[in-house]
Amino acid sequence: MTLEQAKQVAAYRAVDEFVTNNCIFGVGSGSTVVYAVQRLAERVDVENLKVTCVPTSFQAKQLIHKYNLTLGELDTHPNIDVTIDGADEVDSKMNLIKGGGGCLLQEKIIASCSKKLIVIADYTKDSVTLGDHYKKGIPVEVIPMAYVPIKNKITTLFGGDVKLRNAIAKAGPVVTDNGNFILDWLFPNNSFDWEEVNTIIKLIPGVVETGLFINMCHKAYFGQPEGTVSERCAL
Ligand SMILES: O=C(CO)[C@H](O)[C@H](O)COP(=O)(O)O
Repeated sequence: MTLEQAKQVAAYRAVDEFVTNNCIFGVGSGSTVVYAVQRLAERVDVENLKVTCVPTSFQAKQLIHKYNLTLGELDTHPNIDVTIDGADEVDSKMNLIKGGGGCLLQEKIIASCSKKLIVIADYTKDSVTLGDHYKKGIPVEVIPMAYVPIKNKITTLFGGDVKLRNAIAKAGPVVTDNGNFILDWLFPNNSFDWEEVNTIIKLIPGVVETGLFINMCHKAYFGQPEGTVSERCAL
């Protein structure tokens, strides 16, 4: 089974277990979420479900349009029943690193408005401690004019290295859906209290959001190499 198939089985399982008729559904971002939207579209079609989809990014909005799903927004649907989203890493306490795809701000806003945040991922995202597998660091979305002082403050406070994320098909930095930059903090060890770290980084002026999702995730599904799906629930 390929990694893509592992993502798909996790996504299908989550959509089958959590999407119900008349629900308000938060659509996450990334490559695994594509499978969740495909499954949702199948179910809407076959079961004639009524589901309103609130996107977490421009990518998610495009997926909603592509599959002819009903688009909602926080102005009209501020209370979301369930959001299904990917993650870059999930630890044993259900702390998440998100933002590998640069959509962490809207993802966290939508998750904070959701009764349940469900994560879908392949087996490589399943870790005991953050940083065990994901080596690209913790994304931090920042106001562009402040990226250098924020970079310096994070390394002074916690050590490690901070890199401005560069775009691939464009010269210069990644610019988020919100017009901001992304810093990736390569933390020096994995013995941090992540809740405390999240609070301290968020208080630096110019920081918009971090990719640390603490006490937000209700359940995670991991597609396994042999085609099964393992689950982890929040305590
Ligand atoms: O947080 C995210 C984007 O900001 C994604 O959910 C995360 O990067 C996982 O992506 P993928 O499903 O492609 O592995």
